[in-house]
This record gives sequence, C-alpha cells and structure tokens, in this order.
Amino acid sequence: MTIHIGAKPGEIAETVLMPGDPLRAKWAAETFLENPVCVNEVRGMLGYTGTWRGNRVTIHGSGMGMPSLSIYANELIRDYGAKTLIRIGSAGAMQEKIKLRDVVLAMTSSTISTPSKGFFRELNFAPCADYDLLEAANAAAKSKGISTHVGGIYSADVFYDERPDLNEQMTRHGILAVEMEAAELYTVAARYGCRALAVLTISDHLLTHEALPSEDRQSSFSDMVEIALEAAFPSA
Ligand SMILES: O=P(O)(O)O[C@H]1O[C@H](CO)[C@@H](O)[C@H]1O
Ligand SMILES: O=c1cc[nH]c(=O)[nH]1
Repeated sequence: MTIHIGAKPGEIAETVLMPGDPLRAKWAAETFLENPVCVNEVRGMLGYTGTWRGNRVTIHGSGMGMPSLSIYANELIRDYGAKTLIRIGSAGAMQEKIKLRDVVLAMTSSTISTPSKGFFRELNFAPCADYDLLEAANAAAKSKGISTHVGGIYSADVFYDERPDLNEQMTRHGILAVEMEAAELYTVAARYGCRALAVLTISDHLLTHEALPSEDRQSSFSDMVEIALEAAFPSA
C-alpha cells in the first residue's frame, strides 16, 4: 500500500492504462478486461487489474491535472513496478482538420509548467512519447480505420483558459489538441526508464465550439481503449 493506492504488492500489472476519470477506469476494465478486480478505492480513485488476451493490465484513474497524475504515476512506478503507462484521455481539438471523436496520439507535449519544472530550473525539458508505443498505436488505429492524428499536444494547467492569444499561437504552430496530464506522464516515465503514451479522444473543439454530448462520451472512448491495449501488446 502507498499513501494514495490501496493495492497489495503484486496487484498492479506492469502495464497500466490511465484515464483521468476513475469511473472511466471502472467502465474500461469491466468492458475490455477479463476478470477485472478492483485493487484501489482510496479517495475514490478506482483501479482495476485483469487480463486482456492473456496479458495482465491495470486500469487506474489519474485524476485531472498534472499534480494529481504525478502522484499516481510516481507511486505506480516506484512502489508497484509499473513499466508501461498509457493515458486514455479526452482532449479539445486545436486544428480545423480534427473532428469530434477523432483520436490524437501525442508525440510530444508543450506546457507552461509541470510539477517537475522546479528541479529542471532553466531547462525546457521536451517530454516525448515512447516511439514503439506510438508506432504500434498508430498501426492499430490505421488497421481499424479510425481517424487518427499524430503530433504535438498541449498539456494545460487550467481548464478555463484566459489566454486566447496563447491558444492562437499553438494552433498556428500545429499543436493538435489540449488536455491536462500527458506532459507530466511523459516526464515521470522518462525519469524512471518507463514507456509512456497518451491516446486521446477529441471530446470538444476549441475552434468550432462543438462538444460531444455527455451521454455519448463513454461510448466514443472505446476506440482509444482498444488502441492503447493493442499498442501495449502488439502481438497479442
Ligand atoms: O478525460 P480526462 O482523461 O480526464 O482528460 C481531460 O479531461 C479533464 C478536463 O475535463 C482533464 O483531465 C483533461 O486532460
Ligand atoms: O483539458 C481539456 C480536455 C478536453 N477539452 C478541453 O478543452 N480541455
């Protein structure tokens, strides 16, 4: 057990899928895993371990924002031995060509700040995805015919953004989408020699102001869960 995770030693798999929403962890585990067992309920941050095509997988919530994700990623890696961490999140599109329900694979993520910024000091560390995971996820998405975009995203610290000028610059520089966790996931994974990727579903559009109705969100997330599992276990 750790301060934030109640799982016993051995109850967390080396491969962990991390949605922001703990109820998405429950839904994904019950929908995609065989024999899912709840291994964490501390603070309502649900985590489940089961198998997918014979491979052990944990699906564990990260909470919203980089400080929350950082707590869970650190404990999953340092205390439970997680080696591959794949975020399965929602994101807001920042390019016209990207549509609702499209999938974005984050090659890298720009930020104003991450919880790791303090010790990087003057260095602008460039968080990046694990290449093998990225390539496998792209192949899985293509084989399913899912509309997918690969490139840079923005991990924001705030959901209610007061900097339209900054968003304009990111759109201008090709940033695909905004979410709130990937940069810290990539940074913590890099620190401990782990593999990480963010697979994102577009839930709303910053340019067109369209949004998925809340009742459609969960069903629209199936593609990204399947892509994440196939990326983690490409030969399964
Ligand atoms: O759908 P999740 O994974 O929570 O991700 C996105 O949704 C939340 C904001 O509504 C933030 O966590 C953002 O990154
Ligand atoms: O962080 C997020 C997630 C979805 N949509 C947004 O605009 N921001």
